[in-house]
Amino acid sequence: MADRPSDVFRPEHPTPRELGNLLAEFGDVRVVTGDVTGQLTGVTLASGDVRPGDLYVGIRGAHRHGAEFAADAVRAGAVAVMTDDEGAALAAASGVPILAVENPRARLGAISAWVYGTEENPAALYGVTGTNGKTSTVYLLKGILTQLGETAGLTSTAERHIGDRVVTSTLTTPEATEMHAMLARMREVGVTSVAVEVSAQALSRHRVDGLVHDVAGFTNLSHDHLDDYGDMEGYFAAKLPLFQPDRSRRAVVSLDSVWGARLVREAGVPVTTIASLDDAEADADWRVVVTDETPEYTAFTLTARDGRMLTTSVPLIGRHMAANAGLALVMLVEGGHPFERVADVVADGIDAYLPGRAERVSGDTGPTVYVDFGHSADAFRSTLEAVNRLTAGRTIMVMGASGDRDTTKRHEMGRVAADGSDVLIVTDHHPRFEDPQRVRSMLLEGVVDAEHAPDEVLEIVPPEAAIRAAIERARPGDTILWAGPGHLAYRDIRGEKVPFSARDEARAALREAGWV
Ligand SMILES: CC(=O)N[C@H]1[C@@H](OP(=O)(O)OP(=O)(O)OC[C@H]2O[C@@H](n3ccc(=O)[nH]c3=O)[C@H](O)[C@@H]2O)O[C@H](CO)[C@@H](O)[C@@H]1O[C@H](C)C(=O)N[C@@H](C)C(=O)N[C@H](CCC(=O)O)C(=O)O
Ligand SMILES: Nc1ncnc2c1ncn2[C@@H]1O[C@H](COP(=O)(O)OP(=O)(O)OP(=O)(O)O)[C@@H](O)[C@H]1O
Repeated sequence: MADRPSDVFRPEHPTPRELGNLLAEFGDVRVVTGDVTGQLTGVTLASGDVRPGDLYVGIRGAHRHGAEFAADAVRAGAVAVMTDDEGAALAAASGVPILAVENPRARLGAISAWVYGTEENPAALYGVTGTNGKTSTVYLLKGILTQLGETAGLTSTAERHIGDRVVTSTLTTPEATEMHAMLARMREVGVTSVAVEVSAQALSRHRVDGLVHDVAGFTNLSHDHLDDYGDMEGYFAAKLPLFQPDRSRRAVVSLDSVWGARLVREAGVPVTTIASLDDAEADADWRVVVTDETPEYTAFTLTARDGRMLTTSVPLIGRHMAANAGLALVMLVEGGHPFERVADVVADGIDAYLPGRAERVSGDTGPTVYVDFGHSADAFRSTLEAVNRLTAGRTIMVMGASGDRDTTKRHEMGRVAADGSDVLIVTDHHPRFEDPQRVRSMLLEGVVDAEHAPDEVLEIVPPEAAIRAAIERARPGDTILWAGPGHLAYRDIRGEKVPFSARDEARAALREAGWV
């Protein structure tokens, strides 16, 4: 698979902006060279994404300086380049006006909002952050918004949606240039509300600058991304800015992880709380209580402190998915949707399809097989709890971990996987540039430290063989949980995105075993 940027949404009828007005609007932007007279119709920081009329912004990245690609950008139609002093020298020969600003990335949100005019008539924005459950919650938000009769947009790790149009995502949260272009396109087609997945990296890297969410939601915080943030304090500090007045108006915070209570204390906007775990529930404004669990759905009640109550279900397994749905529902109520109306439209269940989140890929006969995106100990724990409650036979887990990502979480992932499964198959996921044997060894060290020893622990590569070994061992009544690959259509092997779909692979293996 080519490593090219996925499609991005752009407005089809942008209102041109005078380049000269950009200088009037942003006093810290200086002209380095050129006659600042043209008109802008877009802005991007990726040379491969340039459209005629764009401002190309060259930023220093981890590997290259974007200004190195200024000539490519101009060939593709960029009418001006904005960069820093280092970039101005690199872009000097590009032949278009060159503007400089001290930290272009930090100005991208405001400049993109100005270019695309996204502050005018904005859609309602519902931003969701946390370690696990962001993608699920934005899909559930979009589902409920659609049931409420709205034209909803969505941006997530998996996909970006404008109504029925869908593109595949590369980043969880797009760069600010792409984000504002997408919002402008959404406005053109009449989108009224947008569910936005906000990663910690997006907050740290200015990707959601220029957005003020009507409601911000927090799912939970647990060990992940410590390669980026050092420790949990640093990780929490990266999430906190979403809950300040320049980024949101109000918030709904889940108390299911201990960091929720801390967030309530440190948020700078009014907060409503929700909980789905017994020990967290006492202090919450809203409670989620699971009333029925099947392999097809989880039914639950959502009850407010003042007695308002609704009953609904999600077409997904687990208390954690009911928690995500509860969060989505309360965010919509906080966003101004009358509770009675929300309760009414979801009375027969929430209508949403979540690609690769505990997605059932098996048919009516044979073992049940779920493909999941869980890649942290907490995600494993939540999904395994659900699977074990629903499984009469054995729980067979297939799992791996990402190479070149937070190595410190692997031990706990291995431990939790062993504690929750009867058969555990450790395989490869995205090795990236790391030795996959080393990744598996670190997971297996955790397996050894588990309180519960699975009947069988196997190390099987490649993943195509691992899922077949799981299916070979499974009988009707057993459940196979393949955690990690989720919706993805590739594996990252030494920088190359090799086509691979766990969902297709699992279906093929079930067919070969005669189960479908
Ligand atoms: C570590 C990190 O965040 N890297 C991001 C960064 O890449 P980089 O710094 O290596 O960029 P670079 O290759 O040095 O290039 C510098 C600049 O030149 C531009 N360029 C480069 C080459 C070229 O031919 N033309 C061109 O214009 C690039 O667009 C960039 O603006 O800028 C790129 C362009 O926007 C991003 O794609 C890339 O995200 C990578 C893929 C990434 O993995 N990011 C992760 C850490 C991330 O952000 N993850 C979170 C979610 C995590 C989660 O929830 O689990 C996310 O929000 O996705
Ligand atoms: N509320 C939750 N609590 C714990 N685990 C959860 C919760 N919601 C989802 N999960 C688990 O986390 C996995 C990832 O879910 P989801 O994609 O919704 O989270 P995310 O926050 O978007 O993750 P990422 O940042 O990696 O995109 C799921 O497949 C499931 O295993």
